[in-house]
Amino acid sequence: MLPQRGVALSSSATDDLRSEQAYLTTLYERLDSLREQADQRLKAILLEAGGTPQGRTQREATRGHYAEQLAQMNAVENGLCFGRLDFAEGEPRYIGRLGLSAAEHDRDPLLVDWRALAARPFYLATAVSPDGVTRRRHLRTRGRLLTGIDDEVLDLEAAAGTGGREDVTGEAALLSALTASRTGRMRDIVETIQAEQDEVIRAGLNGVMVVQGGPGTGKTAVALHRAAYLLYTYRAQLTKQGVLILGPNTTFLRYISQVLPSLAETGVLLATLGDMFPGVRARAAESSAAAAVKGRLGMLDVLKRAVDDRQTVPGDYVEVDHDGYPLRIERAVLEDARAAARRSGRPHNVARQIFVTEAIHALSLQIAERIGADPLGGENLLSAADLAETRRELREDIDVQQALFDFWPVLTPRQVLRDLLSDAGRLESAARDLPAEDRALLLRDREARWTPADVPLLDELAELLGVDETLKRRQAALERREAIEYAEGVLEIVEGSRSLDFEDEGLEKDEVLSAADVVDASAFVERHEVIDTRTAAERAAADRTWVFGHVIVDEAQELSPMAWRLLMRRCPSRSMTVVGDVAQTSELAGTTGWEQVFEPYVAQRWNLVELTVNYRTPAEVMAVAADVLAAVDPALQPPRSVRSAGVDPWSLRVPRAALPAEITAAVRLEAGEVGEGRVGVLVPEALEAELGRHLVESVPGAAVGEQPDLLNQVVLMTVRQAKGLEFDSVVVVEPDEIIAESPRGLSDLYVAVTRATRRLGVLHTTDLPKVLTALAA
Ligand SMILES: Nc1ncnc2c1ncn2[C@@H]1O[C@H](COP(=O)(O)OP(=O)(O)OP(=O)(O)O)[C@@H](O)[C@H]1O
Repeated sequence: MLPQRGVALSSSATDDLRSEQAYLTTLYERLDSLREQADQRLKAILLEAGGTPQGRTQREATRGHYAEQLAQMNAVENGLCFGRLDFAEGEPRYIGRLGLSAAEHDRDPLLVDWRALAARPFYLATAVSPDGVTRRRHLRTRGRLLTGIDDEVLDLEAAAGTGGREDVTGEAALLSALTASRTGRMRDIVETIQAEQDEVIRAGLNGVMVVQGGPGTGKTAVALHRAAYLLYTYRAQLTKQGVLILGPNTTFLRYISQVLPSLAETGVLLATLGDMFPGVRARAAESSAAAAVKGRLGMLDVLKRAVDDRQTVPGDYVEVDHDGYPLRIERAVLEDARAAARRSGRPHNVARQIFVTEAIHALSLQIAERIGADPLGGENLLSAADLAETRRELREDIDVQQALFDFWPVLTPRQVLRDLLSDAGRLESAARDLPAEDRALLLRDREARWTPADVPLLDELAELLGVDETLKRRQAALERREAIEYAEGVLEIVEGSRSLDFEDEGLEKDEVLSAADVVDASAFVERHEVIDTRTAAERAAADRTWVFGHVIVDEAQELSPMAWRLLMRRCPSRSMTVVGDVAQTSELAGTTGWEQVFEPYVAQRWNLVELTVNYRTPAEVMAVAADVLAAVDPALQPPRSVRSAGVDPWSLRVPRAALPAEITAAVRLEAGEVGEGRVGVLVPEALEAELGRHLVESVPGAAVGEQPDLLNQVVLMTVRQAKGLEFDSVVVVEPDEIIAESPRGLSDLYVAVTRATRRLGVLHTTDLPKVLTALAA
């Protein structure tokens, strides 16, 4: 039996706790029973086998459905239900991470999914505009146990008396979430989403929405919750097309990767720019200056020329052996063929067909001239059929094929880019319009590994090169022929072993139908074709031309114009959520204004929303950050901190030789102060290796390196790596050097000091930079 809903407002706290616990228990019982059902169905499906291809596809879809349901139910085990709304009229409403009903099509749910419209007042109702809500209750739980209740009475008079803040909802629950120790993994915020964040999360699917907000305003959190909301609301469309979430680096992706499953979502591809060209994992580092050159739109011409430069002609002619005679392929013939192919405007590998056809045509006329010329000066003696035969022979001649291939080869993006960037001569030609110093920045070793900034170039080249469909079809036909040959082999083996079996059993072979009687090899292949069981996200990851239903970009200020071109190709519908902060841009290729990013793609048709409250960084730390921001750009306003920590940031000047030891001492002190929490040491890139080595030796378990494990209590990293992350305590080392290291060094320092959720310290060996002098006071 369900416990009675709607506890009277006047009932005692203990009664409330008891009655809410009973309700929670019922919810968990319902969850268990649904989980059991899904588990049984899944097991039954896994036991089924065989059937038609359609039947198997259907079965696969059902299996996927139950598996996803189970994953979702498992993900909400903790914090299944976290809130309740009481209304002036009608039944109270419980809000949770998942929707639950007592029976399948029950219209009156036991638990309302936080993403449903009915849950919205939980995030929006205030004493000033209560929307019928009389009370918002936050339920605090540990596992299945209720540990506490926070009530907000939405009554103007009552609110005036409590001294609560009117700009936040669920203040007690919010403050408890914000002051909790960090764990190295981001947590969801479904219990305490604030009104300005809710507007962004629930905005419609269409169009480009840019969410600009200072550090700690919840941009990442909002972006992830928006993904969950969109998948819930536009389920059919988005699970088919997938949602892409692009983040700045893999450490960051690991940091946010747990948030979505706990929001009970699949069908989302989390990727960095370096993952966006299938088959390439571009992770190598390069200078910000080199990445900036690659990120500019000027590279479009460079790449186009690099492809054009591969379409060559000989100095005068080349000679090949054809049919026992020397055949001259003249420069003029190839120039004409090249001009015709280029005129077609098709991508290089596609236009190659035109080049080959034109060249073969000209060569066949040349041969006709030689062997069909009428000695009496009349018309050429070769018929049209003879000419066609000559063309066929030319086409099939390996030497002719090779010569034409040399002048117009089939190319891959990787080949063109690798050749271009590792060959000064090719660069000199293709990048002749770039300044010599930019060309010098591009030139690198042939064996160099791919960098993230290479990826948009590879993608652009894939567009310029295209795929020759006839080659692709030929490849597919070849694969199918191989499969049929294999199937014939299988059927032959079945047939062979059958005769042996029958001989053993004394039966006539013709009396019993064999596999080969009922199915031929091609039908066999069809039946056994592999069914694609991958999710949209998995298929999208493997397909460069995949078009996403929605694209979410985090730390979007860092993307270059070339990277935006890639993303826009993946999202022709321009259904995008872009979150970032132009004051935090550290990449030279990045942007400091959103207009310049979107104007070329959607003109004025993009929406700017600003988040203004900083949930991460306490007021004391933000006061320091405000000075840095003013130096970045006096016109920029820092976000308002929602709380203060009661601890002032500190700074300490130490001798250079003592710096590693002082870092260790500071880390020990800070680790003691934050208890369970995390300590982040942010250092200049030039010192990372040295200081990292020392820290690992002196503080066991400290994480350093290219992809440090954020679950460790102490992590040392560069500011670039710390983008989007946060730590209970942050120690910034050598701020002067951080500023000097990059042309956007002040923005880097702003990022560094705003990573702290509780405490900030600065260690320096020279005078504090002017922007931090307030610290010394
Ligand atoms: N409504 C909320 N309830 C609870 N916690 C919140 C809320 N909004 C934000 N936070 C917390 O504030 C912190 C900062 O959020 P987030 O990392 O999303 O900010 P950001 O704007 O992306 O910051 P940055 O630009 O510095 O990367 C996170 O710990 C997040 O969980």
